[in-house]
Amino acid sequence: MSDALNIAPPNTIDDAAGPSTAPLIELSAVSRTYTVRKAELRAVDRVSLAIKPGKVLGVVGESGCGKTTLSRMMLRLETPSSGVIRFRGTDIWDLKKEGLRDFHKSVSAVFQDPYSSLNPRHRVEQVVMEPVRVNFGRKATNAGRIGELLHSVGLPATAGRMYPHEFSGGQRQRIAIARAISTNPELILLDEPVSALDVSIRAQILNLLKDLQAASGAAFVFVAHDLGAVRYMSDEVIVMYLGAIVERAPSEALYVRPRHPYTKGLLEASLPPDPRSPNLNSSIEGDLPSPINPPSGCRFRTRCPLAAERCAREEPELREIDFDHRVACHYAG
Ligand SMILES: Nc1ncnc2c1ncn2[C@@H]1O[C@H](COP(=O)(O)OP(=O)(O)OP(=O)(O)O)[C@@H](O)[C@H]1O
Repeated sequence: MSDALNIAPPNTIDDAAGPSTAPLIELSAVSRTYTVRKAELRAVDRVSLAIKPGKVLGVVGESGCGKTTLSRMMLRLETPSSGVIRFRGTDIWDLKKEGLRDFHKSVSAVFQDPYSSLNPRHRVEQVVMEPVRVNFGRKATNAGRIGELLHSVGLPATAGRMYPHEFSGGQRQRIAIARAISTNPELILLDEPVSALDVSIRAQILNLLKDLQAASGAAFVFVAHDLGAVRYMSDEVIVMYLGAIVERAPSEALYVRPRHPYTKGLLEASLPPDPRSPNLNSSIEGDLPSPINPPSGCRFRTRCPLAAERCAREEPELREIDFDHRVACHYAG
């Protein structure tokens, strides 16, 4: 059972952690649609979740299931088509001036590709200090702080005078992480932070992230294809399929006893753990349906071994099947 990360739907009774710990970020029925060739594509579909301070939420699912759109909305880079995202209780789209500045220094991100996410014309010291400069002004960017940040991600102080292209992929991701922690954020969104890296250095970066998370007490949203990495990092995990959460549970419960047929398929496909073959599809029949024209009823039914007539008619709700363990399937369990 997770003791403090509560991703119960909003307006429900709090979990065993008690009501004292308010969520840091809370999403209530958040959707995002795009218009593609005059058709509506629902990239994220009525997602509700809440993350408490200091907790790590893992997000898994096949390519195209809405993970990136979800994290971009939490970063305020993308507007929800409907639903509300609250950060410390305030709708992030109601934030103005001071509140917005506070949001930008409290929420940061690390993206997949450290090659394109770092400005090649800036020295590393400018790159890592950019959020500090933007939020606190140039005077706050002192050499001591730069050295401290570089040290905390395992880079020498001399790295500050160099340019991003002078570093390997793993080192560049360390630079991106230093930038992400530079304002001491309370929430860091990590979107596939190790998938572009050589397998040999992924573990080092994961260990670094784990240590930084424990030391800083920041909450993380950890988005990844790699189920092993998500298990290692997360307190709680959500599994997404065609834009919606189909299962969410404390990490151990999800991995030891997955309940949704899709989660089971993902886990089977990832065993034995082999980071060189992260193809999540192999044990799940068929292709991902188009999000423009998703199946009626249960969105997973066209690929599901348990599918029955009811599944085409009725959309399963995300219901609690074990304590803190929710699944959107008529027949799970
Ligand atoms: N700006 C956009 N315009 C149109 N469709 C979009 C846009 N952004 C995302 N989509 C679509 O929304 C769906 C969800 O995409 P998203 O990138 O969030 O998924 P993902 O799970 O992060 O995938 P990946 O693991 O490949 O990054 C996909 O079908 C994608 O094509």
